[in-house]
Amino acid sequence: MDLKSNHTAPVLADPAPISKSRLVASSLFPYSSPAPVFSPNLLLTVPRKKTGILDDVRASSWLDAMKSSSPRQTSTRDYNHEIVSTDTDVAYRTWMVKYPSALSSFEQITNFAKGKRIALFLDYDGTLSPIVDNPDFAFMSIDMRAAVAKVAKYFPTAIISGRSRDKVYGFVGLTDLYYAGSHGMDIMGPVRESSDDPPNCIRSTDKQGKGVKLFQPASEFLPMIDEVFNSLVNSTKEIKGAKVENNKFCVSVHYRNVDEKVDTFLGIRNIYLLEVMLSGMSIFLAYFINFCAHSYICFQNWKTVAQCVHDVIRNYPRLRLSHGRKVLEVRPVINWDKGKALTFLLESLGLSNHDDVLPIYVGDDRTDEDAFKVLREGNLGYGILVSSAPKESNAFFSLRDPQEVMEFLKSLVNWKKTSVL
Ligand SMILES: O=P(O)(O)OC[C@H]1O[C@H](O[C@H]2O[C@H](CO)[C@@H](O)[C@H](O)[C@H]2O)[C@H](O)[C@@H](O)[C@@H]1O
Repeated sequence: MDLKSNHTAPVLADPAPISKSRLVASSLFPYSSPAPVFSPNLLLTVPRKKTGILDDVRASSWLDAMKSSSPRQTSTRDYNHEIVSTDTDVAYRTWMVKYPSALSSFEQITNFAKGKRIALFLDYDGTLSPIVDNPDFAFMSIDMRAAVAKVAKYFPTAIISGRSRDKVYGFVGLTDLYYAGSHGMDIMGPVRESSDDPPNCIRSTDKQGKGVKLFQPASEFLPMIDEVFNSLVNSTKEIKGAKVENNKFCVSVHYRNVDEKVDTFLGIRNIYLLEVMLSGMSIFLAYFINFCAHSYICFQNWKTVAQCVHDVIRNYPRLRLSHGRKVLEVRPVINWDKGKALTFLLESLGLSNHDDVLPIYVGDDRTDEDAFKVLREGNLGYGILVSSAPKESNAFFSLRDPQEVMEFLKSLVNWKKTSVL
């Protein structure tokens, strides 16, 4: 099959159209609307025209999106881990009126959860592990792993990550959980004999020999993703700090460690110029060397990263681009995201269409918004945004950082233990 062609291919359709009219804050209570039903028989075709790819890297929206893709710190911690108040803390507190802390609203959440079965969905990077410069070192703490293990004993729990499923499993390393990698395009979920399997779903066994369902709606894109990964590795190899990560059904191009832009006439190159001049070379030669250094370093910034990605994916109309935290994500254009993965997992767990189920999704990134939206618009459950900076979200509540996520998970366990007693 020619994966670069525009030929249409069957993929799963949107589980159910969601009525916008339900999007009112008061609809949170009570959760009376039925959950969207996942229908395995729905098929649609991949759009011929790609969406989401910016036509011109020079367009300011491209760089603006890159700049805004990682929240700035609103407060700093001193060496005693005390919060040092800043002006932006005021902005954060104002923002929290709209997105109250899930910790201070814990009683409200658990009051609503009484008599209901909670299902937990957790993002990985920035939610369970702190954001770090090197994506290969984004380990979760021992305490966090213990908290996740405990919470999974009391509530069905799934991790939904942009990483490949194997990689996120490698980080979390817990067996009692369900895992969805590649932004939900690679799901290993439980088997329910009573439900029909959608196309692209195969039955398999997990590492413990337990029967599982493997759902990979973008499986036909594997060769294309590998090809694009290799091209991106090649085209970005000269860019200092750029890193390309293969997440199986999508590719991440990281620019966290790339200079945003280079100040061309100040700083290190002028010192270099001075050294050259002092060493007795002609002024002409010194300027020439400075010009070369400047030209080279100038091409080592975010815009260059954007240009490389653009130049590669322009040849693949069936791929699109999305933005994460200092990362450009290249993914298939199929109608599938973390929100669809959440719906799929609820269905697989036998938890959709039940008034006594309360799904809670905790995540920090733009791709998590798809899941927040499913919960909010379907009037199904709570989205909790992890952010230390104010930003618009479809979540209902907020938590500042992974530390607070851990406190929230522990509180859920304590609440469950005491409510059982
Ligand atoms: O859905 P997630 O589990 O949140 O994964 C989203 C991306 O997370 C990772 O990148 C982010 O975290 C890195 C480690 O802290 C950080 O260096 C990077 O700047 C962040 O964007 C992961 O490496 C990506 O592949 C995921 O798509």
